[in-house]
Amino acid sequence: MRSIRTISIVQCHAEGEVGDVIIGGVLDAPSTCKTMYEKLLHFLDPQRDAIRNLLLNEPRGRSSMNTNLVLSPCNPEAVAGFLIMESGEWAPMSGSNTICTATVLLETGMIPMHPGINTFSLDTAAGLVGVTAECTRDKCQSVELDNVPSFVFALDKEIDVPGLGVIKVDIAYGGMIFALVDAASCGLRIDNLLGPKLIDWGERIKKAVQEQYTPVHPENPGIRDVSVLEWTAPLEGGENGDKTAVNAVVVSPGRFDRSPCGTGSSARMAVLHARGLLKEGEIFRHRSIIVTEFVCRIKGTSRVGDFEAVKTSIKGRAWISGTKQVFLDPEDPFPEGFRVGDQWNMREDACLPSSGR
Ligand SMILES: O=C(O)[C@H]1NCC[C@@H]1O
Repeated sequence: MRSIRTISIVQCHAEGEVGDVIIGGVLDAPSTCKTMYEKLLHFLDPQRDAIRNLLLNEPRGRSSMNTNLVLSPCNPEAVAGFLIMESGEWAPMSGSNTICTATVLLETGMIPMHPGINTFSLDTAAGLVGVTAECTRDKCQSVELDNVPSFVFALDKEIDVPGLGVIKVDIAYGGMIFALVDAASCGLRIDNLLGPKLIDWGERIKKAVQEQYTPVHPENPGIRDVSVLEWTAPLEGGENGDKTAVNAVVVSPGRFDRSPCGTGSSARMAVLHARGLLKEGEIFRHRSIIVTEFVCRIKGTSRVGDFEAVKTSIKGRAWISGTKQVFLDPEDPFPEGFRVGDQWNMREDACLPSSGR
């Protein structure tokens, strides 16, 4: 066996969405990086971005997975930092990946875990994220994260989508920038049977939004452009007065998030709050295409630049599913892997954020 790279990984999923965690084999960014966003830019360099391709492309990866890179934090309040590799980008923040990373850090002993409530903060490229983990002696039962402030860029924005006509979308930030579209407004419903159409239309709408509207985060202009599309369904009343909704998030290059999507849940709560449909403190149960659930809440309000923002929490569960060591034979003809049209939407490049993040 020969290898010019050895990367140690703990495999994990949060409510169905894979969020593997690298625990060894990748050097931290240089200390000249003063924020996690600067570390993200360091890894975006084409030479270092090869690692994202190596891990997420076939034959080592697949279209529906993410990998997290644990690094030292830049903010001294955090116990660890991490960066999120998705197939389409280095995401500034991700709910399912935070839940996976927190669970792996606790269950592997990288962060001490004691029975009961464990609280700490993690540093991300989008900012500091608070974690409240409920643990037994040997298992992290759930992770509630306090997400970065979320806000609405635009409600009911009319987007002309070639072949589909004018479609109304909401644009909101929840750690990533989303275009949210009511599935019924396009004559669709959130249903696995409609998977190919939801993916195809979702990517086409996302591309049209990218061409017609450029949202820019007021505090970090590097975070710009819609990179994720969220099909929404109306709110329903649940037991105990809780509010529930199903969603299907289309992640580039064109596949469903298997979890209810944490950043998408925060973006949806920002929209619901702006429309007067969700109040501070109300429980919002957000369900995925595979009917897993995040329990979400608006915990307060704040401001981001000129935008009114909501502080949201997302609670979900993650399970470690294995460990692996990834190798790269020096003669492997695919050091950055490959993508094939049966599993990957090959129009992917059209749907990446223009910043190339
Ligand atoms: O939970 C989330 O925020 C996400 N899951 C995969 C894609 C998004 O980053």
